[in-house]
Amino acid sequence: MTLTLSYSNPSLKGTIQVPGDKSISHRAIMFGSMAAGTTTVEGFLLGDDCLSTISCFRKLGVDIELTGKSVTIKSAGEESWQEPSEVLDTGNSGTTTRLMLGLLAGTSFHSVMAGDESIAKRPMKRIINPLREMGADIRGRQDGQYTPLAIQGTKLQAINYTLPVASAQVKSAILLAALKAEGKTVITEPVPTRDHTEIMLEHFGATLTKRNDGAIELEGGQKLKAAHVQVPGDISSAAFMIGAALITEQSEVLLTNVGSNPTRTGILDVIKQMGADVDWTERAVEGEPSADLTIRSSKLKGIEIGGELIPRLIDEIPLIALIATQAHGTTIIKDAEELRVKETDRIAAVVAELSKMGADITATEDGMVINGPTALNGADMKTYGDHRLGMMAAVAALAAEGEVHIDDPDCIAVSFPNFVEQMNSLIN
Ligand SMILES: O=C(O)C1=C[C@@H](OP(=O)(O)O)[C@@H](O)[C@H](O)C1
Ligand SMILES: C=C(OP(=O)(O)O)C(=O)O
Repeated sequence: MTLTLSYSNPSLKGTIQVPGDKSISHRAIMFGSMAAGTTTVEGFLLGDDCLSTISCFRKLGVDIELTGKSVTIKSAGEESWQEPSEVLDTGNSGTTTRLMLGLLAGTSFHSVMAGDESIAKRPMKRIINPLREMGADIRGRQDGQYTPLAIQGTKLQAINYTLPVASAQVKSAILLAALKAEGKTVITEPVPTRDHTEIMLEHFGATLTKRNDGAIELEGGQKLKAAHVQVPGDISSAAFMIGAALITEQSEVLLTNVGSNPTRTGILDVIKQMGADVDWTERAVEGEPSADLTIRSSKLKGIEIGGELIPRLIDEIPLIALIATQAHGTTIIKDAEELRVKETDRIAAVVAELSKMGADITATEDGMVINGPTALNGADMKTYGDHRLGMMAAVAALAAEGEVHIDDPDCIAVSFPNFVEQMNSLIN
């Protein structure tokens, strides 16, 4: 069903608690399923991707109860997982598919994983290559590049591995496999990526070492202990509210309890550099840090974004491209070729869709170049089934003259159920 949005000089005011962090919510289910005992999770993201993770672990026989945003996971430990009689359906979720490969590779049973059309196009060799080096037996189309994937669990050995791409999903899959492998695994990243897996490993009682050269060492054979996980709001979801406040007139929005792990806060560095009016107050919490953020309408300027910053804001680039259309000067986004293998080719899709609205935006091999400010007009926007494209189009509608039609708004529920309702609730 198409969603039509049309606004006339909207102004956003109020307070929002954005939904729980997607990366941390996935990991809480995985770790709680691995650990013996009862794990409790608060602030869980009820997005479609995280619900896919729950459904996969239920098929492995784990007892998972969901009450509102609270989850209780009762597990007798990984050894109690059962061979699933059905295909494990990972839906639209790259994180579920890739991290579960690391977990399933070291079991004693056979399993099959498959997701939706988008997952079927996303590269899996980056995970399967290191897992095969550890001894994993995984088959799939094109030698394991694409789902469906069949995994025959087996004993694994530790590896010493340098990641060819900056990817927290690859790092995490290896770390999860390494927990069960024989020996000490050493992982080196080309550029630091989100470290939620490392934080949660320690939270569930495992020991790992971060060496001075940045490499991570993990000794195999460690058992996890059940724990309580408090999930902060997702900064990747908050980004769309941040963008909405920035590009509208006379707006002031308070976003409470937003995850502020420094491996994820690249969006804040970017908007500050663009000239955004933003206040940030850290809250005292254990485990993953969080903060309250006040964001006001701002006159923005174009900047250059690349290098080590990219993994710290990779999922925020569609939104950054949109705000750059309203900034004075040129914004250059580079070193972001990973965008081509997300839920859709996010370089091609962002450029095609914002161009329809009148933006001055050009694709490059590894990013895009945007000249601003440009007036945006209404248009028929395609999401390509990609939640971040859907939210980008909805925020763009705030700045557009005329009606914006979004072809598949339901995909937004992958990471931010009720996003449009929440955004509209801020409009006076
Ligand atoms: O580990 C994670 O939870 C994620 C890592 C990132 O992917 P890559 O590891 O492919 O960069 C990110 O884009 C994705 O939304 C979530
Ligand atoms: C890329 C994303 O997620 P995943 O890789 O888990 O599908 C995303 O949420 O933008």
